[in-house]
Amino acid sequence: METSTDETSSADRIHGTISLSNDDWAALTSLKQSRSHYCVARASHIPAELSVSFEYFNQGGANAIFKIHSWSPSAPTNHQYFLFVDANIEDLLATPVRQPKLIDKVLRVNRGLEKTLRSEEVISGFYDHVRPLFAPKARLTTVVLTPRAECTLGPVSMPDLDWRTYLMDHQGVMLHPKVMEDLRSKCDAICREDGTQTTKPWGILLPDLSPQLGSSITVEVKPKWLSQSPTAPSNALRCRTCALQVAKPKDVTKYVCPLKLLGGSRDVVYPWVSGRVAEQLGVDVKSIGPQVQAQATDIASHLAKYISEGHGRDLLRRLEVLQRNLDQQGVLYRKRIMTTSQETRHAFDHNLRLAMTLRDCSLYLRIGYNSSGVIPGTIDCKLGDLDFKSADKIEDWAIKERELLESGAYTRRTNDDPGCLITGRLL
Ligand SMILES: O=P(O)(O)O[C@@H]1[C@@H](OP(=O)(O)O)[C@H](OP(=O)(O)O)[C@H](O)[C@H](OP(=O)(O)O)[C@H]1OP(=O)(O)O
Ligand SMILES: Nc1ncnc2c1ncn2[C@@H]1O[C@H](COP(=O)(O)OP(=O)(O)OP(=O)(O)O)[C@@H](O)[C@H]1O
Repeated sequence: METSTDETSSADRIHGTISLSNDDWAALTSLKQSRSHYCVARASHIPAELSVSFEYFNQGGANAIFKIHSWSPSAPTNHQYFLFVDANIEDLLATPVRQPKLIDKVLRVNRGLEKTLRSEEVISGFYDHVRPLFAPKARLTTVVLTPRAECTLGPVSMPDLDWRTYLMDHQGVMLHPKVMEDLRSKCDAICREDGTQTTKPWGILLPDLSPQLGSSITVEVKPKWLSQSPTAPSNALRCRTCALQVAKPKDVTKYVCPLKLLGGSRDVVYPWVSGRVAEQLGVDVKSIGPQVQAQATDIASHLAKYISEGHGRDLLRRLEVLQRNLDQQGVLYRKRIMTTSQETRHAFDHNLRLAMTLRDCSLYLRIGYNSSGVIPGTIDCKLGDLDFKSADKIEDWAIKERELLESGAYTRRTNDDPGCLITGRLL
């Protein structure tokens, strides 16, 4: 096949490849990876079967998510179609990506808000700093206190287990202005560019863990703080996440204490999981017929088992060990290490940012079902939203921890207790 893309082409055409301009190649090298994807508008002479369209799916505080659909002859004629190109930077070869490789992925695009990371920063942070933590025998350089309360660096080795397959692969994709125009027209939350941008925008292709109506559901778990804050008072009635929930309650009906998720038995985890399953099935479990009721119970019970006894538990435990080792003193200790070596100060900040990243990620659990209940062996489990936190947030974290301590959020009794595992043990 011989093709070229609108507005990106130079005169040269190579058999089976797409010709990109020198500008495009220069921009594609900015990701510092040997291969990247480029998404462009489909030129009329490119076979329609290679093209895809986007559908808005969801958004968070920083990003918007789009589903990718394959070309269909029956789609409305006003549908905009796009082409993904696989750009091999070393050989300067660009080839169209076939649809099947795309339709099980979502496109995540930064909304362009202040203090949030661009997609290319998320990708490099993920591959350079976050993913290596999940490799077998990963070695951390942690900040530890000597018996004389001095700070020093000490190595910690993780167990010989490889958890990298449980992380979402992050495939960088450079987005042509026409693609951005299409995405913005589908999601107002993406900011308009102010014309000062000198770089091309990037997005990230991630595995699509969204549920399929009638055949699978997806439960999202935010692990948050899986062990107590190092600066929590010794008489704390609750964990760091529950303390914040007392201070600033969010989504009371959906809240669960992270320590319960980590260490709770299937019965402890079940009520929370069951609530999420009912939400997903779009039913009030009490008012539905026995068949759907049995289906919902079966799904919730499988997921609760996976979280409390299966790989879900092991993955949460790995996260807990990482969070605890990467942040042994707590953010408030930072002002006390100002006189230590630059290496120690750097390690302290770097590890704290990693610990906070691992506290704010999301575990996606998707499970397949049919009319008889769960289809065995169909749980997909992936950790996502592993965006390496910026150093700009360190001061905010210190302010938050001080507020929790000063407001008594860890220690005061309240009628709106979020159900912390620690409170339960103390009663
Ligand atoms: O402060 P927290 O623990 O409430 O966590 C924030 C999250 O709140 P939630 O998980 O809903 O409680 C918050 O999530 P939402 O936007 O509320 O969904 C963000 O993830 C925020 O991180 P960032 O500012 O986007 O880097 C998170 O801020 P960081 O503390 O991780 O910087
Ligand atoms: N790979 C995925 N598969 C399925 N759904 C996804 C995927 N990534 C994101 N989503 C959905 O989109 C929502 C928002 O995505 P995401 O958490 O990446 O946004 P964010 O802006 O980083 O969120 P935050 O507010 O935590 O910063 C998620 O809660 C989830 O429902």
